[in-house]
Amino acid sequence: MPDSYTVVGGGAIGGTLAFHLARAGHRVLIVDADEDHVAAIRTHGLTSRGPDGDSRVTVEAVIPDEAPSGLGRVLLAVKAQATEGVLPWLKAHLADDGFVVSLQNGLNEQLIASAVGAERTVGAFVNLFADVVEPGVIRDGGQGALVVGEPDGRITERVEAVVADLQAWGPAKATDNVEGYLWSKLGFGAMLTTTALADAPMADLIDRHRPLMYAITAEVLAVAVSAGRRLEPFDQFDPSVYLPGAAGREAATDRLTAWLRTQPKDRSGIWRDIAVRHRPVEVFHHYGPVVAEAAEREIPVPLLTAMLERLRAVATGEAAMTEEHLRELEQGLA
Ligand SMILES: NC(=O)C1=CN([C@@H]2O[C@H](COP(=O)(O)OP(=O)(O)OC[C@H]3O[C@@H](n4cnc5c(N)ncnc54)[C@H](OP(=O)(O)O)[C@@H]3O)[C@@H](O)[C@H]2O)C=CC1
Ligand SMILES: CC(C)(CO)C(=O)C(=O)O
Repeated sequence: MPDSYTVVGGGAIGGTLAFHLARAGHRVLIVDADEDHVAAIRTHGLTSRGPDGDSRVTVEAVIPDEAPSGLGRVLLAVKAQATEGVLPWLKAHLADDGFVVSLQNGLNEQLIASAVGAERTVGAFVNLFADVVEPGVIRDGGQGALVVGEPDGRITERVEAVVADLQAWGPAKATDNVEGYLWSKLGFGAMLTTTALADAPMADLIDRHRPLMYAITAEVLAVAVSAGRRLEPFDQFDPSVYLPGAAGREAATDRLTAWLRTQPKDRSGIWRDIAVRHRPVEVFHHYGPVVAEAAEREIPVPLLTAMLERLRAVATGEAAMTEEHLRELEQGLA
């Protein structure tokens, strides 16, 4: 009998995974705060829009107030700024032997564990390029890295079971180092976040501002390795070459931007939240813990801090979205 899943946050990532799990025969319940999205899924099914057209599956969908309790396997895919708000709901609805898999950017696992317990918290790293394009419709992000692991590194039966089920989507795998993936994504994500200061494709901006991208990524990764974390490569991002003083960045960045150009979306989710969806961006929740750890360890992160300040101004409309930000940040390079 296929396992049942509850997907909390059935947007780009949650919706993509819900679609594939449901299509493979799993019973899937989507719990989403967006009433229009829930209504569209109930009426028309959940639609995945790919290069070959639309495919639909029937999936149950409810808003949080309508959800049953006693939930077993929960895939959590809300934006990082919504994690804290969803925790009381999760605590009230999760079964004693249930667990939550965080399919989010940033470092959410500790926060989740503080509410539901470490024994009911599983980590994951996801690097797909999906989008909600209209209520009930997810633009398929194609293949990318998707890795699941216990925060303490054990490869448990539940991790193996979730990975096996997520292979209905694509090449999901288990890891003993989910933290290493999440910190690598914070390094790569620092480049992507910087590109959200301007309205141009991520790959073009990375190519045009390589020294800035290298410097910001190196700041983040310096914090990661200072605590002895083992960084993991994924897709075409090799964190080892972006560490301070490392060699090989140019060739690695050629590969990275070439790969980015193959992706279905050319701008980041952060750019989209600001420019298209006009809603808060989650990056301050991603990099708050990085900046705090940098301060604790006395590791300078001036470019990361300056970039985030500019992004806050762009996100609130106090500053324009323009490539000028990247040029001005470059003036701060040694
Ligand atoms: N999109 C992508 O390609 C990638 C995303 N990620 C990460 O995946 C995570 C999810 O992002 P993404 O799928 O893009 O986000 P989306 O905004 O597309 O989907 C999140 C959904 O969660 C809903 N939501 C918010 N609060 C709650 C709540 N309390 N209970 C239930 N549902 C809620 C949102 O509704 P509402 O809009 O009303 O708030 C929204 O429909 C993020 O951490 C992101 O960084 C990682 C890699 C790639
Ligand atoms: C760019 C992308 C899809 C990479 O995973 C991402 O994380 C985002 O949209 O915020």
